[in-house]
Amino acid sequence: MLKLKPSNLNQIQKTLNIQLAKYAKVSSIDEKERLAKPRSQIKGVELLRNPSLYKGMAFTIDERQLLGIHGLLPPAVLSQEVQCLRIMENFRREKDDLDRYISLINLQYRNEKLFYKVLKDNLELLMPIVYTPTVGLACQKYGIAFRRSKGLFITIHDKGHIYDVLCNWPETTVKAIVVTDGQRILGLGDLGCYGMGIPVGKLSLYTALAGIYPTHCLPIMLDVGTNNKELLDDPLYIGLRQERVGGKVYEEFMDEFMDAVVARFGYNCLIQFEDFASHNAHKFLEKYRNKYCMFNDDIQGTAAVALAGVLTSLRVSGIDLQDNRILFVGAGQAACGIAELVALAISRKANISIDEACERIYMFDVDGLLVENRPEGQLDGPKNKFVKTNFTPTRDLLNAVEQVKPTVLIGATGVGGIFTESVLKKMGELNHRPIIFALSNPTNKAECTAEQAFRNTDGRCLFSSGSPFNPVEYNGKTYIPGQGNNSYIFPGVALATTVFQSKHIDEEVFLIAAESLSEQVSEEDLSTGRIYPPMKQIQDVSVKIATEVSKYYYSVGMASLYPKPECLETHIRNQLYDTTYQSYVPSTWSWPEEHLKPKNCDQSSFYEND
Ligand SMILES: O=C([O-])CC(=O)C(=O)O
Ligand SMILES: [Mg+2]
Repeated sequence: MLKLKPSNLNQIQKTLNIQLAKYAKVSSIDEKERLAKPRSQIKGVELLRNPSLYKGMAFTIDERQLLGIHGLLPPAVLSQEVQCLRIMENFRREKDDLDRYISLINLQYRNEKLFYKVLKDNLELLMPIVYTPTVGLACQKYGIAFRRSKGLFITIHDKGHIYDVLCNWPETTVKAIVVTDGQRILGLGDLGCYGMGIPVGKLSLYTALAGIYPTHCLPIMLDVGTNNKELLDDPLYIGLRQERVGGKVYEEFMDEFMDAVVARFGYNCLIQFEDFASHNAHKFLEKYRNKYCMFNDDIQGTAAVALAGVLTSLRVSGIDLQDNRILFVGAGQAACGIAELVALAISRKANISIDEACERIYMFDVDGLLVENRPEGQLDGPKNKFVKTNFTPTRDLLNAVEQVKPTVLIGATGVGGIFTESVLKKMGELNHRPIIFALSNPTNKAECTAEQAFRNTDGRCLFSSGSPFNPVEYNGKTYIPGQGNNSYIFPGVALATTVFQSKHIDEEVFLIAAESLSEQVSEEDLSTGRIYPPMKQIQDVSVKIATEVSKYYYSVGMASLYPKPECLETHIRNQLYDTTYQSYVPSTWSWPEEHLKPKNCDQSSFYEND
């Protein structure tokens, strides 16, 4: 067994600190010091329980001895590559997607670097498990899937003390929060505290797709109760057993939460709102967007990914953006968010007013086509910009399609199958290259499947969906459906915002992100029917989006990182989380003995002379 020379201990401890600081690979000196000290003191069993430091059987024998874990692991030392093989082998043996989700989440709790390496190396296979659609199933079954707490749970009963709860989070540097109150989880409705799977899943993508450090990310569930009766009766339910608190108390709670985040983590801490009910999502976005560093992913992230899909599809259909008629089915947060961003893009491109741009956009909601003279209350909120005259009121989607003659049909309803065969065929009759997006999640809430879209339009449509669909074979050709999911957008926006410390995120950011995403679709991608870059390129896509967004941040004075790095893209790439294990053994460990002693000096005589 190797023995530590006491005389070298200080030197080793110092070197270890430096090594760990490098391993943390963060930019500011304070940050390095902060991370290095406590982490270098973590040893023994505590180290084995720390997911951001744990390496499992990849700890070398030197590390095991130095860190007091020798004997606590089987004797063999495995490489990270072999560990990845084992994880994937086990993954394939799991019997269903929920079990696959649980096994990956367990790995995340145990060994973060290995989790992110496996995820990054197998994105196409694993994204649908840790994220949409399986994360939806996991949220529904969260009581069963729950193993260990991850993130913070703040309840309405913590009102008045939210700052104190935030102080219980062990990391002081938090750069990004994803928060939900669980009221509209994907298209699945109110899942209360079970909705925690969403912030956890979104933040996993912050790291896997945009290289943001896991320790800088904090998932938060704001538990204000649930109106889901089934959950209230579920013995495994993990949240408060009470009805949702709304009104003034809820709003005060939200205001306190926003201020407490700033007080605890600073103005630069990004807060991503996720899966709030539509009315609250809009309300909080309007209320907080100019005051805090925040955005709403369901409104703005989804808008940017859909706009990117439209811009790319128009390269194929050949119709200028302003010459399209765009019909939205659904008038909730996603539909209104997309419609508003598309209107902004039209007004910029065609040099017309936003009102004129809105004339090209139509909406069909639960009460039918948005036309004047609908009963009071049916035209309230952001959708009222899109109300039309000169159309016959109808609650029949086919009839609405016949009247509007859309070139683009976008579904964000949460109503699976609403794009019926006749609706899809009509789109095929009206257009040479119909653009059809079925954005609702998870898969069974999609307005139509990829197969239905391609078959009913003779393979001519440009299709995308929020949840992934497999390639479709039709008439001897393979069509690759695009996944118009906000995961193409939010990681890159978050990366730029956290690296360059913007205090706000405005609408322009999402326009830039959409354009950048669309530009990254190659002609070769288009020839296979793709309107988004392949999933396996998504990390690079995020970095490119972040680069474009950061140029904007500097151009309008929103960035706080000065001096401005010479090359923004290089600076971003230098910040990214590295999933390979780093050695915990200081490099002095392998120094030849003679390098540790003064040259030509007999130590015994040295002491005698002293
Ligand atoms: O989570 C997703 O896949 C997309 C999204 O934000 C939603 O559907 O709410
Ligand atoms: Mg969402």
